Amino acid sequence: MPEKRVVPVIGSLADFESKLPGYLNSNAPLALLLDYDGTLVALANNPANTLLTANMRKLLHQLAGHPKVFLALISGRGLRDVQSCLGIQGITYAGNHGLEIESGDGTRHDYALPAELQTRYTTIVKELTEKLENNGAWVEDKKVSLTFHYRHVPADSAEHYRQAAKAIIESHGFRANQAHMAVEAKPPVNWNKGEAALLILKNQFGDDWAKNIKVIFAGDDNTDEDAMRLLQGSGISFRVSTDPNIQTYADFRLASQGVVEDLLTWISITYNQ
Ligand SMILES: O=P(O)(O)OC[C@H]1O[C@H](O[C@H]2O[C@H](CO)[C@@H](O)[C@H](O)[C@H]2O)[C@H](O)[C@@H](O)[C@@H]1O
Repeated sequence: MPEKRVVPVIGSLADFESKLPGYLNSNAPLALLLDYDGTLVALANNPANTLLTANMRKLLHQLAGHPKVFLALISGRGLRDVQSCLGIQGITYAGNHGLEIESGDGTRHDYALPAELQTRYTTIVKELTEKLENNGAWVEDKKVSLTFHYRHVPADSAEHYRQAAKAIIESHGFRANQAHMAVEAKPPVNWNKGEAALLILKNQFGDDWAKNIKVIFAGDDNTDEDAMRLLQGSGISFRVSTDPNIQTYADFRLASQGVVEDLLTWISITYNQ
């Protein structure tokens, strides 16, 4: 079983080639799997306010159109939400932590939640809304998973809201995942961003994908660790974090969200030379 540990940090464009010499070359197909919030965009005060910089947008469009690069976004947001945030056609998107996947040709894979879990989910939304949606806290209902946001409650109440939300979610048997100023409720099923990543790779490149392609994954959050864990040994993962002591399943830490732009630049330079 792989274990989380502190990993080497990458802080600049030059670091990629010096720490991963020869990992990428323009002949080998690349699957580039990316998280959205905190990875492609800096965290914002509200999910509606994230901003993809012009250069990031340009790089992503370039890479999405490259014949040797396969691009997929794997997000905790709802599928339609993350598709509209990025707005690139013809690539694969996974929303709700991989519970809903749509490939570039429109093929869908939806994890079928048993009716009983769907009922419990509805109860959690209702209870969180009635008891805790106040003082700036709010529930983002994504239909199969939710995010309880407490970023805007007074600082001295944040811990209370966090604990209370976690207790409600767990009392209904759902998983409460700590996110950035938020608690995410995920159904207790064996499906996550890691399983979604493996399915996407298998569908695109076949069972032997690990022998035939290079894989890069980048993410900044706890739910991204599921992909980092399952991709260990078959690809290279990057955990975005300013915390030098963070323990991760990734191969490298990216020193800040800004370094993701360097990652995409490194890939773009390699595949366009
Ligand atoms: O998997 P991701 O693409 O990283 O999505 C994770 C969650 O991101 C969003 O919430 C977070 O970002 C917001 C905008 O920056 C921020 O305001 C919030 O505090 C963060 O927790 C999104 O709203 C969630 O639904 C996603 O699960």
